[in-house]
Amino acid sequence: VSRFEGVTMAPPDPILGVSEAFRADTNDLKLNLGVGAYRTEELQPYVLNVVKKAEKLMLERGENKEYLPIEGLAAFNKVTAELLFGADNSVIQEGRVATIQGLSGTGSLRLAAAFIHRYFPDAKALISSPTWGNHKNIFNDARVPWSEYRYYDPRTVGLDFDGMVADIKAAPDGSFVLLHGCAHNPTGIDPTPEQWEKIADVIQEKNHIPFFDVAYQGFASGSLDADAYSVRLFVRRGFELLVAQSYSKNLGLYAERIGAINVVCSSSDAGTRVKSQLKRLARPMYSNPPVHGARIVANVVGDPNLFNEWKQEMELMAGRIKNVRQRLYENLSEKDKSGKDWSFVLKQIGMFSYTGLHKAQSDHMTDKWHIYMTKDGRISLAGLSLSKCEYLADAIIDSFH
Ligand SMILES: Cc1ncc(COP(=O)(O)O)c(CN[C@@](C)(CC(=O)O)C(=O)O)c1O
Repeated sequence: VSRFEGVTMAPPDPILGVSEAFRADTNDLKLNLGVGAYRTEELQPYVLNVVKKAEKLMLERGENKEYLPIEGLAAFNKVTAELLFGADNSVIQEGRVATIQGLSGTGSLRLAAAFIHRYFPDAKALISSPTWGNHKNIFNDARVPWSEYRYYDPRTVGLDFDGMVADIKAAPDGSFVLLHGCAHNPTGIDPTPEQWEKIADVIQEKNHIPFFDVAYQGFASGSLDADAYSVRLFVRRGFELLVAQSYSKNLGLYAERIGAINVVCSSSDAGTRVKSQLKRLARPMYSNPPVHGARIVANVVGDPNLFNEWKQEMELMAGRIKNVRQRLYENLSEKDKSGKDWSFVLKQIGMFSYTGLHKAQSDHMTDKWHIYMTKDGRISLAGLSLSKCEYLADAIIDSFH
């Protein structure tokens, strides 16, 4: 008898499964607003010019394919921490950051979760409600128990700040609070600077450990520094904390799987010990990370001209999404006679709009309009063109009837 007979079919992934369904659709009106992947106005994937230039340089240099160290490419680890904290930050100057190149944001989150499970076996993770769906999978598979803190308020289509603070306060001391550094996924709603201060207060009061997920630095507002505001605030306030990074969106390196986990420690000695234990966890997990994406990041950030061009391209991508938000808002406001307030489309930041549409409505959008989105009502504006906004607006309004 087959030994694998008992293996059941896994359900499709709530986000990546939408792309599978989209690919299977043959209708040429189809629109993929599921996975958060940037598309141009022509709805094509976008390889940044600086990436092409960096790869050309790398090819000419004829680099080898030797294993990287477990912790990854040293040049990448240096620039990724400097991008996040600012090169002049005291945590960098004092060598208090343990940085490990990870398999993009997901792999970095997973390595951190393994570290939490091993060194804080009684600690819980606190994740926002809603959050990026894969956060639950990562903590479940790393055997880190989690609970949710209130985040989205459907009544105001805004942040349930009081609920968030209350739930963080009610959690057991020393919990790991998972925070989206910028461009919250899926809601696109970020705390204000004043709210970040109060969130820091309650985390400090409870001896919680901040754990930032920074998957959109520079991509949300177009500014690397502005999008690092929350992380740098907590560092300035003296927290020890973790930060997972991803270059999937801001440098378009989705399939290169390049990111990092950074652990800010109270001393460089602690940082050295933390780094050694992260390496010990990484070795049996994937041994050492892929070199190509790390070299691209190191080359782009390491060359002043390429770095400046990258910043311009990020502003271009963020700007296109802002234009799409504006056009979609206008189309919805003009066409919808129900008096519904669509201003949340403009207020939300990043690549997503959390529309509040129910599962039945998103199913209708797919079945009748061939528009693919996640069942929680999230649409990726990065997959939308100006010319398709009217079509989407018609479909959204139609889904209410
Ligand atoms: C908040 C957040 N963290 C981490 C990641 C991980 O991305 P990476 O592993 O490629 O670095 C994503 C990507 N979320 C996407 C854009 C894609 C996905 O679901 O994997 C999304 O559609 O939500 C994310 O939105």
